Amino acid sequence: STTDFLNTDPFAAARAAADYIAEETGVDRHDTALVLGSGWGEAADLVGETTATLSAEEVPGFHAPAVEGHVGTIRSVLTKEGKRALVLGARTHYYEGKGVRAVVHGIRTAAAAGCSTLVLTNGCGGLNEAWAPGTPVLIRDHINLTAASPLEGATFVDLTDLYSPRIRGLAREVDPTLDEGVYAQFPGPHYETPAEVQYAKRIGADLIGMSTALEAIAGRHAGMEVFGISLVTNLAAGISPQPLSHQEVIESGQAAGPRISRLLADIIAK
Ligand SMILES: Nc1nc2[nH]c(I)nc2c(=O)[nH]1
Repeated sequence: STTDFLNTDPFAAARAAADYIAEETGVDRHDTALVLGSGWGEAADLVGETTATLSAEEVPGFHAPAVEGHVGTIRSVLTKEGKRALVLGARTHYYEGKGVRAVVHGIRTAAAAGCSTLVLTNGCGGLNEAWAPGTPVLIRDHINLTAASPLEGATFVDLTDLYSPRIRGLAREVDPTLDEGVYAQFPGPHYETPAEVQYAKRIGADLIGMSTALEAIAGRHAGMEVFGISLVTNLAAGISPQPLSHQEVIESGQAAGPRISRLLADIIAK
């Protein structure tokens, strides 16, 4: 099974997946890995021309996506500048209970495929009322509240400047109005109680979600330069006095689509 395959040696599994991707896409080296979270689905088309699309479950070690409606694909995209982006549209979330190796298999695969840059995007809850749903926020740092690590054994990895100050600077050149924030990853799949949101606020979080931190750690361990950007799709529980309508959340995310996809494409083109 996929889990057994990963349980042999996750790095050998990543090598096998990267070899499969090179074979099937005809691209033997990719430069930039792009992980698309909720709300970021259209970004790939603006990043460049898709030259190959694989379904996730055909690639060794990948699972079909658990989130209904999310088509699990892995795409090779050629940018105008001739960069090769590997677009991972098949995230395995920690809350699926498939283990941390499954959560970061795509990250390790991208590194094995040659990527030197990892771009992580996500949809999240906002703790700052100034950030209306649909606001993109650069990730400055993270707080890993999963009590887990994607790394095993004596792999002591430094996480200083984990979210590349260089790429954050490029992002601000593209859009100087971009704010930055600290992203806290909760295990999920339930959302936070208002009390947990206040706890997250007190410990310094500005954004809360259920992804990204574990992937960023694996990206640093694999030697990639990591960049993260969140799309605030809702105000976290208890932050706004009146409960948000799910419809508003969906609409704001969709309305933000074109702008944030353009932003991401311009950052990757740098
Ligand atoms: N933990 C957590 N994850 C999220 N994902 C999205 I979209 N919104 C939220 C949120 O409010 N909390």
